[in-house]
Amino acid sequence: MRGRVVAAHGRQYIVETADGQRLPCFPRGKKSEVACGDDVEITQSSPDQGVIDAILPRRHLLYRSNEIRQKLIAANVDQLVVVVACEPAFSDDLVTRALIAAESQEIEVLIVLNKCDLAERLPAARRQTGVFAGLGYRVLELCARDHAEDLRPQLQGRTSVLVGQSGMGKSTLVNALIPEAGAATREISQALDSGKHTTTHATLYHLDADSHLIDSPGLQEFGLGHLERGEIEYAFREFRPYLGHCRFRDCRHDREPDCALRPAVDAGKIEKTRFASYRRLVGLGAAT
Ligand SMILES: Nc1nc2c(ncn2[C@@H]2O[C@H](COP(=O)(O)OP(=O)(O)OP(=O)(O)O)[C@@H](O)[C@H]2O)c(=O)[nH]1
Ligand SMILES: [Zn+2]
Repeated sequence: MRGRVVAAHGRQYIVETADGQRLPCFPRGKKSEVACGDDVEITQSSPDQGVIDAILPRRHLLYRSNEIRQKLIAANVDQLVVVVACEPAFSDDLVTRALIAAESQEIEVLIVLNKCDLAERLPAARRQTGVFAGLGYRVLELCARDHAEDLRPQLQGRTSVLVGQSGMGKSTLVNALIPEAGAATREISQALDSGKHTTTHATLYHLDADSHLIDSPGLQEFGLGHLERGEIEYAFREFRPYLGHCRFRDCRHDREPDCALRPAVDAGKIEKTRFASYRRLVGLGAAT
């Protein structure tokens, strides 16, 4: 039987089959590499349990990693929606990391600036999102509390994954767009027998027949240990015109002579905050 993973919680999954039936499933074997959004082949082992035999080929896989392990965020997504807000302050570095992960998988990006009703906080937040808008990323300003619907057209016809630091208003958005989300989450918690009501699992919701939204757990870190330096460089889209023009082919853009990138940073063509993120990601210290 084939199905799609609509909830992932540790090594437990809920698989939805073509007829809409939902079945708690475990992966075969010890190492679980299944992600929310995966299309899978399953065998029903009992009336209320199944086994995931295989993962069907993925279009995209969004993941993060630290030194120790990888965390799959979602599979088969077309779009990453990064939720930030006017308050509390958000981390540019975390946004950049999410964008790098998306770029490396050629997943489209939408940045949502939430809580735009907080007028006095808006200019500062806009300065932050302006850097990303200047790089060509789409930025949608909204107020999730009163106008969450503004996001819906952007989700049409795609599978999107929603990420954001805690407190940015991700739950407010999801609950407004999918009124049954709360009930669905409780049902999933029960089915997975996790007992407690946590947001640690990723959940896929259907907006309509071909629009889906994956809500993933809050992000406090976004490690990119799985990417090579070359991939990271390339994922900084504003670096691309300069890559390949340094004197040394393996230039790290640190203090090498005749680096093509450093002058662009000094001339303000590359934002200092972005270059600082690059340095952190590739393990160089603070810029000198
Ligand atoms: N002023 C204002 N507050 C909002 C808006 N959207 C959400 N909030 C508030 O921001 C706070 C955080 O919202 P949540 O939706 O719980 O945030 P979250 O990103 O899901 O946070 P976690 O549950 O910690 O992951 C709540 O107090 C919301 O009421 C908005 O558009 N404007
Ligand atoms: Zn260089």
